[in-house]
Amino acid sequence: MGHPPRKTPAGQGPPGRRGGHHPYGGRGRGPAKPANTENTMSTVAAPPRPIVDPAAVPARADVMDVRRLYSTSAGQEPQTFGSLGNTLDSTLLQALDKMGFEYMSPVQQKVLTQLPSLTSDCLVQAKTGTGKTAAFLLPAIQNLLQGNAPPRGKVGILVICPTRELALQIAKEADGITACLTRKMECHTAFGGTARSSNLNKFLNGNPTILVATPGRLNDLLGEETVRDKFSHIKTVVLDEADRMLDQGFAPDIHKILKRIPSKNDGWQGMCFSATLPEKVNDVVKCVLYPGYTSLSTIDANEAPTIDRVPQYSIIVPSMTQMFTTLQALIETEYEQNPQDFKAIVFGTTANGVALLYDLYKKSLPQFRMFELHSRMAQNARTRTTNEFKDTSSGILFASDVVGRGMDFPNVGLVIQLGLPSAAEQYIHRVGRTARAGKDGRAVTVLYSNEAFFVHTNRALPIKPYPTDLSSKLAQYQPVIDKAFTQVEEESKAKAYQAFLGYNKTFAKKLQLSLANLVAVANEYSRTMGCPEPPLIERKTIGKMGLKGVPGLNIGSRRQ
Ligand SMILES: Nc1ncnc2c1ncn2[C@@H]1O[C@H](COP(=O)(O)OP(=O)(O)OP(=O)(O)O)[C@@H](O)[C@H]1O
Repeated sequence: MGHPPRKTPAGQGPPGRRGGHHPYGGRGRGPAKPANTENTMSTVAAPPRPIVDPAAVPARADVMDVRRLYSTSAGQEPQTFGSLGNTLDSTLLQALDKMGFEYMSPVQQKVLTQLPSLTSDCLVQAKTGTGKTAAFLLPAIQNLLQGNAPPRGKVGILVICPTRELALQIAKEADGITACLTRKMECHTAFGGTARSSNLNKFLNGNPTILVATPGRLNDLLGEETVRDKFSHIKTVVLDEADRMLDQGFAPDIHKILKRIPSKNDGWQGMCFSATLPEKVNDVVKCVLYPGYTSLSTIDANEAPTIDRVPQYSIIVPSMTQMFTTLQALIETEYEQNPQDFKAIVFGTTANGVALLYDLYKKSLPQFRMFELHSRMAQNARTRTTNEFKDTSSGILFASDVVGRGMDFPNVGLVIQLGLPSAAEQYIHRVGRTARAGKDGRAVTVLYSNEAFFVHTNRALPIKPYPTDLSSKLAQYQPVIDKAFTQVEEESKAKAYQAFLGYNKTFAKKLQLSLANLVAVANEYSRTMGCPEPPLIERKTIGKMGLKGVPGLNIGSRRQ
């Protein structure tokens, strides 16, 4: 860690080549169409680039260096995008060069050189932060450029992903990749939390060729015939974070979406990408992939699914009363070890729990720039914070899983998880917010003793005990935490308490806690927050949580 400020990517890209005569200005076969300068998304600015021989430039920690993703000892050699002159349009190569993408990452190389054709159905697994976004965008866009473009205003590529933040990020990368086409290719987004009517109008009145959407809003918009009509010439459907898109939470929406767009028999390409593809995904991918689809993976069967360069540690806290002081001590310790450009993400288990952590630590760690990001925030605040944390060189983001998958915050050197990850996949994706695109990073998970089973039951994860003993520091931080809690609103504590109960109730069996003991632990948590008695919970909420009749709860209304 301790990266100096981001510098310009080193090296020169592939030699520029001339574009041709397809609708978007590349060299495909479609008829040329008038230039359209309208584009709803911002384009990625091209950084100034030094004219130097890339081979002469040693790998620097501050430069996105995907060459570090290759195991040269295993005979894997990085290739430049420039070597793909026969596969990718010159305008795409030009744009990649501007983006600072010189060498293909392993997953990009696999997809672009090993797929039977760029339009083949595929299931692709590669570690977090290794460039999967470009790996699915490039073949899909290239296909449109080589004579398969839909008519103007019709969607050719549909990317479905789990969160709004990720949708914006993917759209931005699509804009970067298409930036050098002589005729702009519009990329639109559709996600909840924004006004439906303006989203709909923008989509209907624009000429979207690419749409990046979250399932709920997309399904909602597809209820309109005029929207469905836009999909009549769909060429590619991508499920990013495919295992998440096909899990119980999202699958119903995905199935409805698939019923509302042209049938798979119409011949569109299906692409499923993720860093985690548990076995059970194979049963469900057939809704977007034909049998005989190509499976590609850059992860060896016996290899840990996380980035090798990330040392992973756990701290098991014997009592709930020590959780907050331990986190304080951990952040201070990590900062002392890597003070330069200290940029970290702390994941909590629930949105209200994360809000509490933010409220607390902004008081107890005033020396850091603090950020919060979770689903209880308004969409514009979420988007603003996402952009600010992408841009900042240092600071601490307290986050829930809205940014657990896919999000690319440059130069995060440390990921902390506080509390039980809901599954190994969730753990892996959160750890993947660090050490992206060849950078270094560290990951520490802080668990309460009943949560320690997570480490023992996930032996494939290389988690070791944290090397520094923090227990001697806790007494010193207790008064700091106690004082900070006096400045945190009671409502924030009450919401965090209720969320804690709700989340841990789901895992009560695994935690080996009876419901009475679960409430006792939650009450200990509330005492640690300085609550004189457990926060009130409404009777009907207790019923909904399945905690009716459990001793230790304080029943009543918090509303005055
Ligand atoms: N060939 C490349 N050269 C340089 N940088 C790259 C290259 N490909 C991708 N990147 C950069 O690497 C970072 C990670 O890429 P991306 O977000 O696509 O990873 P991912 O594999 O989709 O991660 P996750 O599994 O977390 O979704 C981004 O900042 C991206 O711009």
